[in-house]
Amino acid sequence: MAKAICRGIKRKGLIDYSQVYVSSPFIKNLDSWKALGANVFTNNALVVEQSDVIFLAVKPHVFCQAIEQIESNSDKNSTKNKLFISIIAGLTTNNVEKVLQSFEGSRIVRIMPNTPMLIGEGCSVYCPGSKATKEDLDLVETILQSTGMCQLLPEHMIDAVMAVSASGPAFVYIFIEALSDGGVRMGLHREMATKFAAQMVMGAAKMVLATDKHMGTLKDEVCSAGGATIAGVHAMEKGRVRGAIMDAVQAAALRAAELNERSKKL
Ligand SMILES: NC(=O)C1=CN([C@@H]2O[C@H](COP(=O)(O)OP(=O)(O)OC[C@H]3O[C@@H](n4cnc5c(N)ncnc54)[C@H](O)[C@@H]3O)[C@@H](O)[C@H]2O)C=CC1
Ligand SMILES: O=C(O)[C@@H]1CCC=N1
Repeated sequence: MAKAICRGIKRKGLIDYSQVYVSSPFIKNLDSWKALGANVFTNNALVVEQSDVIFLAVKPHVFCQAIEQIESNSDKNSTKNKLFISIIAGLTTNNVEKVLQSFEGSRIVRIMPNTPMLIGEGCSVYCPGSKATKEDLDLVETILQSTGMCQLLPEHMIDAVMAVSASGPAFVYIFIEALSDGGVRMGLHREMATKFAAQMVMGAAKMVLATDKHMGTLKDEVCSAGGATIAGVHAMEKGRVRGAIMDAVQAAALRAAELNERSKKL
């Protein structure tokens, strides 16, 4: 996800990779960053020392451990007055602030990005921590806008948005794969079936965004009386596809809240 954000920003020319500092204890994960021209380290403290804005882009269960490593490897002055942008699913700004309390003057902004940022088609939201300034929010908005659409939201909505826009790509890939499978089942070659399925999903999504029409109306416009599409819609409804998708969104959002609860106990 960190790379998708960075590449998205780079595409718009807001940064050069020489200004980017990345760390991971796993050297192999740094190879691709190095190839891009970023400065790479295995010690998180070195990145914090040399940066004004730090993206927290680790999995929720390693977050505390990563911060402890910074605390024990840096002096107080080098971690002062930094802006931390957390992309960690589930973790509230309050929880992140508690973990970062030894970093004097630190400000937090929580964002929820998604992987299509990589190609400039991102959909992200952000909310401020208790000490974030207007300048911090402006900076975050500039960064996120360079990678697609973005919106400031109250924090209590972030988990639900995450389930739709950040987990959502996985749900949609499954849908595209299933469409492609259906095409192959009916005799299309895989490559062609996938290309048509993906282009169609993009077009349908643009119709939803570009017209003021309700999805039900757009669907009705495709379904001829007694025709082919309504036969397919009937099969989908028998498969309880709507309920399954709603269940998926609910499960993802509830899991995010669970990750926050678990991180409090770490
Ligand atoms: N993948 C996605 O679509 C999205 C992910 N997120 C959030 O982004 C965060 C990262 O997820 P991904 O990028 O998918 O995972 P990832 O596994 O691709 O990246 C995590 C990175 O953390 C590094 N890492 C592991 N331990 C570390 C440590 N102690 N210190 C520094 N770096 C360490 C790993 O080398 C790896 O490169 C998660 O918190 C996730 O909730 C948020 C929105 C969307
Ligand atoms: O699966 C996850 O936990 C992260 C959050 C949203 C997308 N990936």
